Amino acid sequence: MITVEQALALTSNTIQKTEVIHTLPISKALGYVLAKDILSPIDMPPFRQSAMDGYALGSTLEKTFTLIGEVKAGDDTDPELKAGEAIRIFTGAPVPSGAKAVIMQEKVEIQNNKVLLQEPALPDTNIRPAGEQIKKEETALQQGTVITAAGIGYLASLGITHIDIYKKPSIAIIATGNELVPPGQTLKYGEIYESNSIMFSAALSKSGFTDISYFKVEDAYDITLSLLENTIEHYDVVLISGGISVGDYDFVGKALGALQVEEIFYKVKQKPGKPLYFAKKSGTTIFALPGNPASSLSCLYVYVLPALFKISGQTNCDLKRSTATSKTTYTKKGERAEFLKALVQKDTVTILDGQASSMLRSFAMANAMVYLPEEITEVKIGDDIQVIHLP
Ligand SMILES: Nc1nc2c(c(=O)[nH]1)N[C@H]1C(S)=C(S)[C@@H](COP(=O)(O)OP(=O)(O)OC[C@H]3O[C@@H](n4cnc5c(N)ncnc54)[C@H](O)[C@@H]3O)O[C@H]1N2
Ligand code: MOO
Repeated sequence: MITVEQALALTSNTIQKTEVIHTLPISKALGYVLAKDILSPIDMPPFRQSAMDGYALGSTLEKTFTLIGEVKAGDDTDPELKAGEAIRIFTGAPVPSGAKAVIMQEKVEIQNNKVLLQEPALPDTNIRPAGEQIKKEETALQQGTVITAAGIGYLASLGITHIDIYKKPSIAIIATGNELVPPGQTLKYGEIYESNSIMFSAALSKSGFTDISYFKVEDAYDITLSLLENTIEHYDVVLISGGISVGDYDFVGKALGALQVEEIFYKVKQKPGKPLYFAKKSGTTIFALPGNPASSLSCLYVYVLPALFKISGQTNCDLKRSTATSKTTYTKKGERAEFLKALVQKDTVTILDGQASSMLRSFAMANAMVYLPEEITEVKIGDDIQVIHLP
């Protein structure tokens, strides 16, 4: 069995970013990764711009100026302004070419037609030079940048409407198990509600992956085989929940073997999520996640999400990790590394009760997972421990 660190390294080394590039309107580009550098088509600001409501001054030596006119935002005039003259101006308005400074209106007194300063203005005060933020043809954003709300606003401010981004993967989620019925139906003896696929979907869509198709398969070899063959052919990523352990009705591993996928690893020395399986076939990435709900979700966060980020062109793919001081004690029962459902508050962390891999109750209250490597067997109150923040 390999360690968590080996499994993470194997995942990261195996996964390549997609080569498929799409052009999207910026309004649809949130969370995508830029596939090419973007050059600014304009100077920004495009003209000398006033940063304040006040007065543009024709010179900076005097304290008294004669008011000769007005320029407001959007005006396309460039009135002549001589030494000793001032023009009323507003934030965002083009500063007349002859202006040497803009003085805030709070700093002047107006008497009749005169603008009176307490002291002379410093040159260039409150004038944003053309191209101060970025000049035409300079790199506005680099390939590899994740598009944020600010990024969209910035691109719009440069007049850019469409960008080239890396395609996000299409994902097939397959829930396996005879016992699974959709929530809303009445349970018969032996049945449980199918909860992994809706949970995967929520976790994936929160991180921006929404091209998802859902499949449900009974514990039967032939239909598992044909569904896997079909989804591996048609999707970039196949996520299978359950059926990957060693029971007589766990057919996922056998079917994947028959399909001659390239197995990268099976079984990780971790709790929960020991029977995690990772493989590739042609361009498709395959994860078989242990069916126990908390095992599944833990593996989804730790292995699948970073893999999806990498496929989508991101370079910083890891979930945020930090150290926090434990408010609780915990004793490991076995030797595996553990991922524990936890609540981080400021720089402290509480390990929650109910860590069994069959339980989601603690996960539903968690905002983080504590990571205890193999060598840490016990946590005491006040210990600094590693936490992985849930996205
Ligand atoms: N003899 C051994 N038995 C087991 C081992 C082992 O090493 N030797 N490992 C255990 C561990 S650890 C895990 S984790 C599970 C993983 O088993 P599978 O991946 O084959 O998952 P299933 O058996 O199909 O399901 C496990 C459990 O989870 C429930 N489940 C499954 N799918 C869903 C779903 N979509 N929604 C809600 N709940 C689901 C299922 O009913 C089972 O209770 O194997 C152990 N056994
Ligand atoms: O390793 Mo399993 O995921 O604990 O229940």
